[in-house]
Amino acid sequence: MSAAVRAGWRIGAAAAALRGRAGRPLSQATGEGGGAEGGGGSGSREAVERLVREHPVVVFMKGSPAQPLCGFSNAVVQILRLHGVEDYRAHDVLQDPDLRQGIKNYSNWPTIPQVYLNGEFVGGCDILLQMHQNGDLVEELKKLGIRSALLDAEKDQEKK
Ligand SMILES: N[C@@H](CCC(=O)N[C@@H](CS)C(=O)NCC(=O)O)C(=O)O
Ligand code: FES
Repeated sequence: MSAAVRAGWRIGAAAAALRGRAGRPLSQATGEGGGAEGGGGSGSREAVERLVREHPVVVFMKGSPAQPLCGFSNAVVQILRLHGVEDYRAHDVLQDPDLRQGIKNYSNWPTIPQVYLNGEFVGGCDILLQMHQNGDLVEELKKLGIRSALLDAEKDQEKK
């Protein structure tokens, strides 16, 4: 196990705190969220909840994994790629203004990208980068039954 992964164990509590920061959704109280609420539209709490539960890894971003249209969204795609995570659900908020607002209401987080693991909001690109650096991402992926490709890369290094 690498130092980074070991460190991840120690800093596990930090990631939990970061996740805690996401809190619960703003709830139905955000009724007037720029037309993104109510009526079962794509930005409604119910619609967003369905989306985040649709796949173990769900990303709300600008553009697509094949063609990110913002550096922050691109960073998330690249970090996931480093870990060999290519199988995830991505939603392009530039295609859907209601979803763009609705996801912010849902997570109580003001920016895109947003990453959800097992239906739980994890963070944006800064948090994902931090979790990548401190080993927490490897651990969180493990909980989803996903083995990070970085662990195998590490093993190859050890053999050399
Ligand atoms: N520090 C943020 C960077 C993301 C960010 O600042 N996103 C901005 C510019 S792409 C945003 O979503 N603004 C609101 C919007 O475009 O709806 C993170 O960690 O994810
Ligand atoms: S679209 Fe301008 S910073 Fe993301």
